[in-house]
Amino acid sequence: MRQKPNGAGIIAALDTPDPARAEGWARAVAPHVGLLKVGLELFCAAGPQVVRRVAAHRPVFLDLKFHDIPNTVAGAVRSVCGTKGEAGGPAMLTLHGGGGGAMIEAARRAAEDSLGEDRPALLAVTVLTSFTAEALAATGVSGGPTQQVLRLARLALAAGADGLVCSPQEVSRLRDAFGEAPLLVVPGVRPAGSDAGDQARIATPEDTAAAGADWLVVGRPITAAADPAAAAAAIAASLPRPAPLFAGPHSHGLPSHGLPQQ
Ligand SMILES: O=C(O)c1cc(=O)[nH]c(=O)n1[C@@H]1O[C@H](COP(=O)(O)O)[C@@H](O)[C@H]1O
Repeated sequence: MRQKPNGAGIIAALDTPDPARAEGWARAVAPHVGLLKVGLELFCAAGPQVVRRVAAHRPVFLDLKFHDIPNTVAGAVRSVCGTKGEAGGPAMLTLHGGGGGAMIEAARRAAEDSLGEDRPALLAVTVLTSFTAEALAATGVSGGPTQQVLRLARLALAAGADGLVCSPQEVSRLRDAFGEAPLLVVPGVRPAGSDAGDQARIATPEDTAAAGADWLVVGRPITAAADPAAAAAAIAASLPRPAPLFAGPHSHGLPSHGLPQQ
């Protein structure tokens, strides 16, 4: 059991094109989760101002999975950091590890130049949780998801990423290889008996937390429930040691970016 000493917390993924619906979910689940995730569906429909609306309830994980040439990604990171001016910018954002070391280094420099210690944490997405070994091999990557996750993790952390997005099935291997410091943010979480949907590499909240995840990203098991607040509360209650929800600086040895403290 690799459970983090201060526990694991939940990030609720607000996947809807409707900002009013997203805000309703945000208000309902805020007492039970550490962060709220704004992803491509909500951001593309509602624009950057939705980040501020959601951040009124909990710090935001902005998941746009940047993957482009270093100059373009650096510009996108500067644009995201610009939205933080009046408070309410994201606490964490995602880049694709497959974008390579130069892209991640450029993103890190852009974030530091824009906001210094108040920059968001940068998370490198490794192998998407929807990938099976066969689907990954079809893209030309042999050796299976775990090997590719470890390879991208090494590259991303060396280039300045603060953490990784991986599936529950790689968490303990990443902890063995890289220790306690990298922030591990983990989607593909499914309470026992719930529908996997398009997720391939999954585990229960209990097992994901016990493996050493910092944050469990949970979307449909909360948002498709008849009572999203009750669903979020039940998942939080199932964790071996829930993280405190206090939103404070300097967690995980990272700069002061408003991450809820673990
Ligand atoms: O970066 C992510 O958050 C992410 C990476 C990944 O590999 N898999 C993955 O599912 N996600 C996100 O995590 C959320 C999972 O949602 P559910 O499958 O509904 O719980 C979605 O918003 C995805 O965009």
